[in-house]
This record gives sequence, C-alpha cells and structure tokens, in this order.
Amino acid sequence: MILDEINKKTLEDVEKRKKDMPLDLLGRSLSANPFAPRDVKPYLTSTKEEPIRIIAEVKKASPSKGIIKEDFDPLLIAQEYSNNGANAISVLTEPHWFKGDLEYLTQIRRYVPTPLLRKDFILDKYQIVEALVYGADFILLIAKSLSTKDLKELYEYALHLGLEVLVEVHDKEDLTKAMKCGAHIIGINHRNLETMEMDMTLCEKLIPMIPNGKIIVAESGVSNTEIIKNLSSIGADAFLIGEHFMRVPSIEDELKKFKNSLDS
Ligand SMILES: O=C(O)c1ccccc1NCC(=O)[C@H](O)[C@H](O)COP(=O)(O)O
Repeated sequence: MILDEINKKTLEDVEKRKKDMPLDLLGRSLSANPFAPRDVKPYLTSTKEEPIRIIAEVKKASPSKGIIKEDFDPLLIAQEYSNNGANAISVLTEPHWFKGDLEYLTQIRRYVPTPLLRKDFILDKYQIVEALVYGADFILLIAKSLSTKDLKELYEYALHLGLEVLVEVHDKEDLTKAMKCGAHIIGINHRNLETMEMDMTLCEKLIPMIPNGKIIVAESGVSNTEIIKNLSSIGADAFLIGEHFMRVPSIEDELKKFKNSLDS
C-alpha cells in the first residue's frame, strides 16, 4: 500500500539525514533562525468578511497522477498564490513521489509573506525541527500513519516549538485520534491515502462529529466553486487545493473565483 511505502522510505531518509546532521546540531541552527513561526489560526478561520480560506499547494507530482506540472517553479507559483489571495501555502517537501524539496520552503519563506505548511509524511520529531529551521509555520500530521500516542507526542512537540498542526483524518477512527490529541485544525482528506479512492461526501459524514470551535480544512479533489459552496455551507473553513491550481491556465483567475465562491 502506497502510504506504508511512503512512510517506510520517509523514515529511511530521516535516519540518513540524522547521520549527516544530528538533531542537536540541527537544533543549534535555530538560535540563528530568521523564521519565527506565525500563528496560522486567524488565516484559516472562516469569518463573515472572508468566509472562504484557501491553502494553495505547490505540487509538482503525486503518487496518483505522476508528474502534474512540467514547468514547475515553486517560488513563482507561491508568489502567484500570495498575490492573489491565498491564505496559506502548502509546500510539498517529500522528494520521491511528490518531487518536493525542503529547500522550497526556505526559498518561498524568504520572498513570500503568506504562511507556509510543510506538507510531508511527518513521523519523527527530527522532521518537525526541520520544518521550523526551513521556514514552515505549520505542519501536517496524518492520523492514519500514527498511533494515538505518537500523534499526541508529535502534536505537542510541534506546538512546543511554536508550530501549529493540521491533523489530517479520513475516517471516524482517525477523527477519534485527532480529538484525543486535542487537535484544533482538522483536515478532512477526501482521498484515501491507502487506495487513492476519492470520497467527496466525506465532509458531510465527518463534520457533524467535530465539536464547534475547530478549524475545518477540506482537502483534495476540490476543483470548482460548487464544491466549495457546498462544503462551506456544511462548515468547512478552508480548502486545501493542489492539482487543480497546477493545471489551470491562470492561477490568478481561478484563485479569485474560488475566494469569491459565495458571491454568486
Ligand atoms: O495526491 C496524491 O495522489 C496523494 C497520494 C498519497 C498520499 C498523499 C497524496 N496527496 C497529498 C494531499 O493531501 C494532496 O496533495 C492535497 O490534499 C491536495 O490535493 P489535490 O487538490 O487533489 O491535489
């Protein structure tokens, strides 16, 4: 199964990086870290004035689609997102299946003011310190990949370092784990990361089980204003969108249209 394969390879890579740069050394670079993480909650919370929040993803490739964007310039894409109203930017840093790079985070953080998500398969505290050093404001933790205990431990470690966490769920069991760890930002991923199947009705099933006051992010397969309108009406605050933006002729037009989904 793809998620197991990705997690296995991710852990092997982390072990190699730990040998090249042990955690205490990596941690030491934090004292000179110019990238203090910002509180992303206000950026992701739907309000009357700005009901639709968009996390726009910098995504070159994926396990389900292969290469998505040939002429891929992460900084240019991020600048376009930022200039056209994205509330946060998701930067895929996984190198094998998504062709991402941790360096993209730093490149973007230097020139783009919008808050950044390190989108990766985070299984080890080392990757959380990396996220901070390379310029992320928040990280992704996938409930399916972690035991309740590990999820809670990584979640608390990230908060302790000043990073917010998007806890991703795909079913009731994941949601129970997210609740037990006290997650405040919950991503409902329409994509089953084990089978790649999409279930665009998932938010309808899971949102009613989430207590009030949480920030809800609808993830994957969002490609038109009808989907956004519908999910917003049932309680989604924010939308994580990757492939669609990578394929459209004008990110500017599409992003503006999505932000104004409720106007028509
Ligand atoms: O995108 C995939 O094929 C994928 C496969 C296995 C694990 C994760 C995967 N994607 C990560 C994501 O969550 C998406 O990149 C993100 O939600 C945006 O989705 P989309 O708008 O459908 O590109």
